[in-house]
Amino acid sequence: CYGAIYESIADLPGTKFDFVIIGGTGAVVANRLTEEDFSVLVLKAGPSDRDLLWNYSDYRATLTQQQNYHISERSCAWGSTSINAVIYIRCPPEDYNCYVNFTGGPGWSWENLKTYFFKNEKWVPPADGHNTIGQYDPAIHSLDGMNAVSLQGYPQPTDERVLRVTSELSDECVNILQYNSAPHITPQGYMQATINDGKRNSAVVSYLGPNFITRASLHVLLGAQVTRVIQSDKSEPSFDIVEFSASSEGSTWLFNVIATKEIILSARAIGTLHILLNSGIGDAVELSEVGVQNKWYVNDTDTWDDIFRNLTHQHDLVLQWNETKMGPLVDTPFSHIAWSRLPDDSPIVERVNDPAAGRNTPHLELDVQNAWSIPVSTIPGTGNFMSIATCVVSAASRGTVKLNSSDPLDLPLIDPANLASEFDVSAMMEAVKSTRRFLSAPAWESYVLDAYGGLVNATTDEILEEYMRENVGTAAHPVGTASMSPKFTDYGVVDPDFLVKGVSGLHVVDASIFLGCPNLS
Ligand SMILES: Cc1cc2nc3c(=O)[nH]c(=O)nc-3n(C[C@H](O)[C@H](O)[C@H](O)COP(=O)(O)OP(=O)(O)OC[C@H]3O[C@@H](n4cnc5c(N)ncnc54)[C@H](O)[C@@H]3O)c2cc1C
Repeated sequence: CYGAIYESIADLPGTKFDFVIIGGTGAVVANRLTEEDFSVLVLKAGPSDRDLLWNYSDYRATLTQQQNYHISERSCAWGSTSINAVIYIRCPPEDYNCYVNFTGGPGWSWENLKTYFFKNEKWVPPADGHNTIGQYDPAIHSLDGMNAVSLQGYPQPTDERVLRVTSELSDECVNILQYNSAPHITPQGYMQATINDGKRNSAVVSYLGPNFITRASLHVLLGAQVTRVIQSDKSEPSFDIVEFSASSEGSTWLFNVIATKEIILSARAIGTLHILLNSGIGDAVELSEVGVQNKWYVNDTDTWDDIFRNLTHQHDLVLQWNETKMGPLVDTPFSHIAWSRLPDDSPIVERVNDPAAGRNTPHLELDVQNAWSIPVSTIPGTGNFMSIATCVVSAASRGTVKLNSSDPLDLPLIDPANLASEFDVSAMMEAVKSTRRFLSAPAWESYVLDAYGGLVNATTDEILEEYMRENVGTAAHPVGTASMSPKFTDYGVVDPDFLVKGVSGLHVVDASIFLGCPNLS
């Protein structure tokens, strides 16, 4: 019995709740509040995630307008833990410590947050039960939190080669056990993922699981897309009504519910800002990680490409997964992850402000996949591939999110401003070059064949930049649209305790609140 999850507005047991939470990842807060017996309604735009491999019908804001910067207009997915690649990464301590220094909120320090990492995390064995000694450090993980974290449950043929590179190119690659510990620089290790027993552990699955959803005070309405928050008394800056659209009797209608204590926004960097703007609150910038998927042909048929191409094979694997929770679908094709920084003496670091929070915070991330890249773009009809996603994780470019029209159901206009800054261009160039050095190690001899597409001809910096602009994407991690700032200041959107400034009754608890350090403007 999954208790109070409603698919129809008609089943909702009333219109007044102590707290109304907007967005599925507010599940964490919903769980904690109903421990205290407050009544809580979670409005979730998508359907239930339970027992799904990928919840692709979860709400996605897909309208992306990339202005200037010589990058063509394209669209992409922007959320959520129900559709993401389940990779589990803590930020480097310097990022959190920067939040303390900037906002004056002591709760954000790495030392303080460690308690919450442990409270959140429940380390579980991988799906195939293989021996994980030497693949992670148990001392920095917790066994009794809420959200499952695990290692790969279906090893990839590239694993052994990736590890060999760490000894063959020891100056460039270090294999460390303490991936997800502090500090956080130049480590590389086995991918850790939010997977339990071969299944995705989204925030909803962990925090609104069968043990919690039966709480009498907890209610979840699926298919409810929030449009605005409203003041019942226009003379007070206090928000207490949530307007949302939902289907009833074959048509879509707007409905209202009332939060007698608080409204909590958890609709992510795009959704949260969209709702705030539709409600007449603020304007803000967005900052985002930026990525390029680089692909190579490989001399091996044991890659995921056939899974992507062959529907019959896909069907068989889904059957295997449904029946046994084993096989390749217990994982994504990502196997290893690595971080690095541009050298201190690189011309760009000397010329511009370093956008990273400190010298132990990476600029670059490399993700190894035994396949054509995911999220899957159109895969060629033949060939087997290995991909390395190169990401600038300390991006200097700042984009925008704006209302497209006065219709709150219209998707917003998003301009991620990928590669708009000189720093991001140099950093991405270094990232792509580092993949070439990585693949020049003897471990890849006779395995990696040619590069795919424009990467083959990118022999000069000029052509490489063209290739990057043709292939760059957002890497799907937008943050900072409702960023934190110190209490009692007139800039920023929320204070370090998540309260929206200048109004009452409204908190934001999602990735919107993060900020770029040390470029804090
Ligand atoms: C394809 C992809 C792969 C990714 N891979 C990874 C990864 O491997 N590891 C990682 O750490 N991160 C990954 N990310 C990023 C990660 O998923 C996000 O950073 C994270 O989910 C943000 O959390 P959040 O709480 O801000 O919002 P979300 O997790 O996006 O939750 C927001 C919720 O609000 C709902 N919502 C939005 N608008 C409305 C509305 N108007 N009304 C009602 N509900 C609404 C959404 O349906 C969603 O349930 C990936 C993202 C994508 C798109």
